[in-house]
Amino acid sequence: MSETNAIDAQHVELTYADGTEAITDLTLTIPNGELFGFLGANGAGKTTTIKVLTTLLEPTGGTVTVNGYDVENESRAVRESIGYMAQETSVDPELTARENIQFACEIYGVSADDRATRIDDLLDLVDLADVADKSAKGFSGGMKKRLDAATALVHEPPIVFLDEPTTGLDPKARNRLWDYFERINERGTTIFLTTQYLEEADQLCDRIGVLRSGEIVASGSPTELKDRVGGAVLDIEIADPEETLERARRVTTEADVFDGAPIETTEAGLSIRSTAARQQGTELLVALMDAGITVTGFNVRDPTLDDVFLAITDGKDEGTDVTDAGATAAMEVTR
Ligand SMILES: Nc1ncnc2c1ncn2[C@@H]1O[C@H](COP(=O)(O)OP(=O)(O)OP(=O)(O)O)[C@@H](O)[C@H]1O
Repeated sequence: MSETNAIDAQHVELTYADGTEAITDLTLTIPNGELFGFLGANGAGKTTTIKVLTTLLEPTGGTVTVNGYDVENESRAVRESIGYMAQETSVDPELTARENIQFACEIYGVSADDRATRIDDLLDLVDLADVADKSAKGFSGGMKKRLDAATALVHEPPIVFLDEPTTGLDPKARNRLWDYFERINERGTTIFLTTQYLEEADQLCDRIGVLRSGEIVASGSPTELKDRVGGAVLDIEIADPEETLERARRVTTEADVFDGAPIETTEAGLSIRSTAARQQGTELLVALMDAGITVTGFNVRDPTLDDVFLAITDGKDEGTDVTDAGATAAMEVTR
């Protein structure tokens, strides 16, 4: 077993039989105990990556070890040492919560002596103890997801893969799952999570990797990534935007107080991301007012992960420090 890394992937490639290059050059190191978030637009290669890491697909290039085992030559050992919660739940609705976990214990070969305690412990952990003997048929989507996550943990794997675990859940159910993921992470379990909710990654993850076209293009803690997109975001709302927006944009370009930062138009006005947004924002306000444009809203805020994601997936961040070298540097900072 590797002493330091739960996952070590070096220059991984996965080309499907039809020639689709889903992963082109993926290098990723995840230390034990980390809660890692994997983000990417549809088709970026997230599910393909999870399938490689969980031995469901053999990489066509590069090397991967999970818990110190090679995914190609020691696939059985990898499988025995991981938990995997797929996008579709594997809960059997005809069984009770307890029976579902019991069944998972049998599949994973949990010894009969350990089973009863393990099942009670997991039911407690995911707050299903009071419905343990009820059939899963009547469970809400959130309860089924929690039960599914519990079944992925019966053999106490040091790492668990969660593929979009909260998609389709309401905010309350999502929050409960977040609590639960934090709890299992606090027990020392490494978590590899894919999600399409940036807020989820922001709240939960120690570190995030952003995937684009089968390569990691940015990596770091949520704060580092937000800092990296540069400064702050200035949102300006103007009266009568349909009539005035183009002129406001022209005035902003001519005022040139943000060193050529891109100006985005929104429904209500303009949005500018710049390191100078806090200091120079009022200068722009004056320029707009001098031009006879009525400003109805003016707000400087920190970038969100949405801004990060937008910058990266638009390719605007290319050529700065979001290359592999930048990503590695950021990883070192967070350890
Ligand atoms: N079995 C397959 N054969 C050929 N191409 C595939 C196969 N599965 C996925 N792909 C392609 O590989 C690329 C990556 O797909 P993948 O499903 O890994 O992306 P993803 O990031 O998980 O997307 P999503 O968020 O939509 O699930 C896409 O271009 C997809 O069309």
